[in-house]
Amino acid sequence: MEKRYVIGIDFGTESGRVVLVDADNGDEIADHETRYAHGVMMERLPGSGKRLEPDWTIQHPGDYLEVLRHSVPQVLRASGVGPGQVVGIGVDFTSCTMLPVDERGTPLCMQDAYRDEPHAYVKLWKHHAAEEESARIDELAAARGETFLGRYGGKGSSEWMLAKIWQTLNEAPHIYETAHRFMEAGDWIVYRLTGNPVRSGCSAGYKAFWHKTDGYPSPSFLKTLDPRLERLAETKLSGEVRPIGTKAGGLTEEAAALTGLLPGTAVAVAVIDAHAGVPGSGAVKPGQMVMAMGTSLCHMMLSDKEAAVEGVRGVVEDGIIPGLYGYEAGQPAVGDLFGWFVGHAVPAYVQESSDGEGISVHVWLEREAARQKPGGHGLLALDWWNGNRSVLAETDLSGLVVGMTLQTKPEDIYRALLEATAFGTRKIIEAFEASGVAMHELFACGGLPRRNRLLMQIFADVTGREIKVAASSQTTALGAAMFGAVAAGSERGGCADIAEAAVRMAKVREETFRPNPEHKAVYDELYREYCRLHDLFGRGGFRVMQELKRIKLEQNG
Ligand SMILES: Nc1ncnc2c1ncn2[C@@H]1O[C@H](COP(=O)(O)OP(=O)(O)O)[C@@H](O)[C@H]1O
Ligand SMILES: O=C(CO)[C@@H](O)[C@@H](O)COP(=O)(O)O
Repeated sequence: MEKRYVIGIDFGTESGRVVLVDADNGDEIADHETRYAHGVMMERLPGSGKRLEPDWTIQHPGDYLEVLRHSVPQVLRASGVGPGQVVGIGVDFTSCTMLPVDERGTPLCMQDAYRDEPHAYVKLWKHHAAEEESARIDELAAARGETFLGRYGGKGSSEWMLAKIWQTLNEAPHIYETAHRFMEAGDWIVYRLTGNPVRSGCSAGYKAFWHKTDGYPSPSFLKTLDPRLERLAETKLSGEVRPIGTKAGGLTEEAAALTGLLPGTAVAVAVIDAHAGVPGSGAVKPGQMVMAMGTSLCHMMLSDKEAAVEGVRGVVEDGIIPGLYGYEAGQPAVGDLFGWFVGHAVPAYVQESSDGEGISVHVWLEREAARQKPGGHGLLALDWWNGNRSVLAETDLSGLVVGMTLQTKPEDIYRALLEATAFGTRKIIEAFEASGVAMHELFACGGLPRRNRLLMQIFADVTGREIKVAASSQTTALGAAMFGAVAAGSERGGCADIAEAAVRMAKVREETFRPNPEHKAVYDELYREYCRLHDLFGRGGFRVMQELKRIKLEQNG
């Protein structure tokens, strides 16, 4: 039989990556990346240059279509694989990354009348300007004893669908009215590919308070929140919510022409990027946790039981792997935090030295920091440069480094930042264990495990766990491709289910990161201090970070 292939399309924060995978064994035959031309916009609208308010983060949906237009044909060309050999396509996307569209699915920001309207654009997952709306949703849900809140550690997020939609309604009611639907960008891509406005049970479950038997929050809750929202679920959130691991439809003629694939090719229901990394790493059993380590860090935990875990960002039955409860927790700045330090806080001599050696500043700092012993720099940091997602769930928290002196060097701070992210992860693992959700096996995937060995060793030392690293450098795209194989089905050369796909297609590297007991002992001491700082600044005793933000907003008003 002719060989069969599947395609995974991974829409990350800065770029989209397409990988062409052998459906028999998961070998990655070709990949291609298209960077988003408009990138991540935090200050101005494209075109007019209109200023965005603080905490805004938007994208242009046209950039996503460019990924389909360039990267899909490119992997076919590079591999020599014929379009008829591609049996399935899977899409993963950052989430909640959402946009308003009209009745034909055209984004409002791509229409002349709305090009100058910030609310017509894609609100990226890290758009944090709906904080007030989010706080009010939490307050009302708690006051009414809404059961949905319990599945999200008692707190929603300004990153999520309802807060973002309500912000649109409050600040731009005409955009809200004009929008036929608000869609997750991953669902919108699947809609573009298949013509079906099918929603993913994964993103609806984790980011829109949707539950497989209860659906979205009730009209009565929404009406009390704001009478204008009463019919939100049946109107602007309409579209069947389907479980991941199912087929959303076949490629339309138009999408086939755009991508160079054949009409009718099976397209899977979209999946959140971090979640795609779970089967992509081979994790499909209870007790396995996968850390998707990139710009942010998402912790996905599989379990056969449902428990209330402090600060967990969601527990969804069938949300990651059908048949299991999938928990998500996370840290919203990890690679972004190291990237911030490299981009904004290193002196010229570091840049010159790394340029002189022909290596990146990250690699230079990692090498220098790796020469130190744990605790050797005398520093301790809180990793909240983009707020805290778990366990405190508060976006107004900010970063902190304690212990700096006139002797402190850039590599000391860099190492302290790496360590802070590892302490944040230990807090999350301990929250799971405190709720009886035990973790037996820890995997890592994403860009960082390949880029920074010191970071991975510190994670092993701080958590005291062995870390297995996914063999693929495109684990999320591979995971998406696996969902594409399941959508195709075994009779077409794909897979019967995601567990079979993981066994057949996922691999981990032979080398693992094991904890060094001496390092672990020092990190236990530092972690004790981290917890003290964490609670002091994060649990309400000392609200200096929130006050600083308030004053900043007033002054920049
Ligand atoms: N050597 C490095 N060490 C630590 N962080 C790095 C290094 N190189 C790049 N980064 C950070 O990694 C992040 C990109 O991670 P990656 O997994 O490739 O992307 P994404 O999260 O968008 O999928 C960026 O935030 C960047 O600052
Ligand atoms: O929030 C989630 C997953 O729930 C991610 O999509 C978001 O953190 C973006 O992740 P990356 O940019 O892939 O690090």
